[in-house]
Amino acid sequence: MTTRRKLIAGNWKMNGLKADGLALARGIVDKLKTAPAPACDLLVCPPTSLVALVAEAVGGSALAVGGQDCHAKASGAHTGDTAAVALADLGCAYVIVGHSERRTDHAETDAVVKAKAEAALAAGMIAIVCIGETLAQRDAGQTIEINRSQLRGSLPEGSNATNTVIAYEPVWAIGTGRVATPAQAQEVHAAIRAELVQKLGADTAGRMRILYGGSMKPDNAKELLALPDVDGGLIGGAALKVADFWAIAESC
Ligand SMILES: O=C[C@H](O)COP(=O)(O)O
Repeated sequence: MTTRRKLIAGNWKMNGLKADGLALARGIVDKLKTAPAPACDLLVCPPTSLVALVAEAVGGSALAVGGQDCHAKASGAHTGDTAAVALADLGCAYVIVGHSERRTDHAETDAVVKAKAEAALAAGMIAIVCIGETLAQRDAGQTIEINRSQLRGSLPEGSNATNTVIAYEPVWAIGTGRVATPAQAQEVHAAIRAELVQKLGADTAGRMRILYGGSMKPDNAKELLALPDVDGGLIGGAALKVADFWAIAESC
């Protein structure tokens, strides 16, 4: 029997101004105060511009805050970047690293993602390490090998079930409305867990959370979250509406 507590994480991406971020954060906190608690951990990852504001708004509640990226170095001449320790200082408990949009837009390699994840761990945060295949790779029959290889290359040294979460996000499902079928999701999640067994041992692998991301919505969340190796969701579009985010959390 699994002891993994599910995590529902909202990735707001580059969306929202102060009023939007506050309304969203306060809306979720209000739900936590007034509705039965969902059977999962809850996290929101606002854009860096809103992290301080949102962290203050959720303070003292069960809603955790995370960053969407961090630099691998703790400080220095890196204009425009954000140190992991600075996110932690603002109240972040998590940081996403290696999202496919970062891998594509900023040419982030597995080695870069690994270094960022290590910076997150050094700052005392939980790293959410993202991996996932493109449609071309899936069509070429490379799905499992691509995910194994990204995982091997991106997993931080010192990784354990407490400080690391894996997010499987098939690139073709992100923001497209085309969600992985339960069979597709379970196949890859099981392969990821098998790779974690090789790398970290069965006990750690059995306790490490593996999230699914890619067009998870209230109407498909229950089926995906019921899969044996799916331990939560990394939600994009649906995390921008309190009702949708909450409905997904209630599906746990
Ligand atoms: O980080 C979140 C994922 O990229 C999923 O985004 P989406 O739910 O809009 O498809």
